[in-house]
Amino acid sequence: MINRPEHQYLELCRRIVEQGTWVNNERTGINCLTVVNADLEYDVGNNEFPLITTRKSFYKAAIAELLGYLRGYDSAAQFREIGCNTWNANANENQAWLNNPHRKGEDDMGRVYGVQGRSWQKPDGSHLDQLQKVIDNLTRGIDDRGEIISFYNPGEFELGCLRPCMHTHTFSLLGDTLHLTSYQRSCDVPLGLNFNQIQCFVLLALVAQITGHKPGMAYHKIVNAHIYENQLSQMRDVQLKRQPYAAPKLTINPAIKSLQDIETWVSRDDFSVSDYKSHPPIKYPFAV
Ligand SMILES: Nc1nc(=O)c2c([nH]1)NC[C@@H]1CN(c3ccc(C(=O)N[C@@H](CCC(=O)O)C(=O)O)cc3)CN21
Ligand SMILES: O=c1ccn([C@H]2C[C@H](O)[C@@H](COP(=O)(O)O)O2)c(=O)[nH]1
Repeated sequence: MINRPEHQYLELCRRIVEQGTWVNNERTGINCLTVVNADLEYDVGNNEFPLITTRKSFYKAAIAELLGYLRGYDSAAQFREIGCNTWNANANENQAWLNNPHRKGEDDMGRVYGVQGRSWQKPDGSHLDQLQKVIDNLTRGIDDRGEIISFYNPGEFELGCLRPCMHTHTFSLLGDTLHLTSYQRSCDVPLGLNFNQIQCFVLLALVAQITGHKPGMAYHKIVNAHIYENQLSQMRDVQLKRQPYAAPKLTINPAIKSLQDIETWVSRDDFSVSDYKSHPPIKYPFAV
């Protein structure tokens, strides 16, 4: 059986291994094998869930991370509480952030992702909730051709521990079908992309569900896609040698009906995956 979404993932991995250019990365001090411009698409309407099977994916952590963004979290402790450990290192181990006078203490991430999405600061000091505006419009059947949530706020980069990687999500309503285009400036293909694919898919499925539309396609546009030098041999000699299994299916609790539900009671356990058969885990090094 063809596993379409994973095929795209493995093609990108192969493209980097075979055609990538070595680029020195100053922030992490680790060289990256790099390509630019990758377009992935996920058929959310047909529930073609892009979960990789060539290594075990910890997809619940990826979904929890998305929930944290939608709630506007700004602390690694909040992410940990909902079952996601991915922000511990960037909040507490990156020397540039530890030295930054804006860091408010242990676990603080600053004005990143969801903070911008839910509480973008306006010149008059008030705040704008980008997500609420998009949800309100889509619920009323309106697509004003600017249903955009952007986490990318260059004027506040120094107030956060990391610039957003998947930085902009644009929703498009065509008839009763909702589509999503997500833009990513920088992608750690072995580690981050496994999470980011799940997040694009779930974001569209969830927003379609709470705004009362059918989900359509999620288009995932990546600029800089890289494999860190210390990840390369595991990708090339282990993961790329494995044959994918059939794609699993995602089920979302149908009781989730509003943004308020997402903000208050929804957890990673409201998402379940059936028929997930995978190869064993691969522990890729993480560059802080
Ligand atoms: N270098 C780097 N790569 C990233 O992908 C990344 C960052 N930094 N910083 C911000 C977020 C954090 N993300 C992360 C962080 C850790 C994992 C990770 O360790 N994943 C493991 C185990 C996950 C688990 O056990 O929950 C994996 O095998 O996927 C994945 C994504 C994605 N982002
Ligand atoms: O959702 C995410 C968040 C981060 N990443 C990766 C991409 C890069 O490897 C690092 C961020 O480093 P920059 O120097 O800020 O580009 O994290 C990801 O793939 N997905």
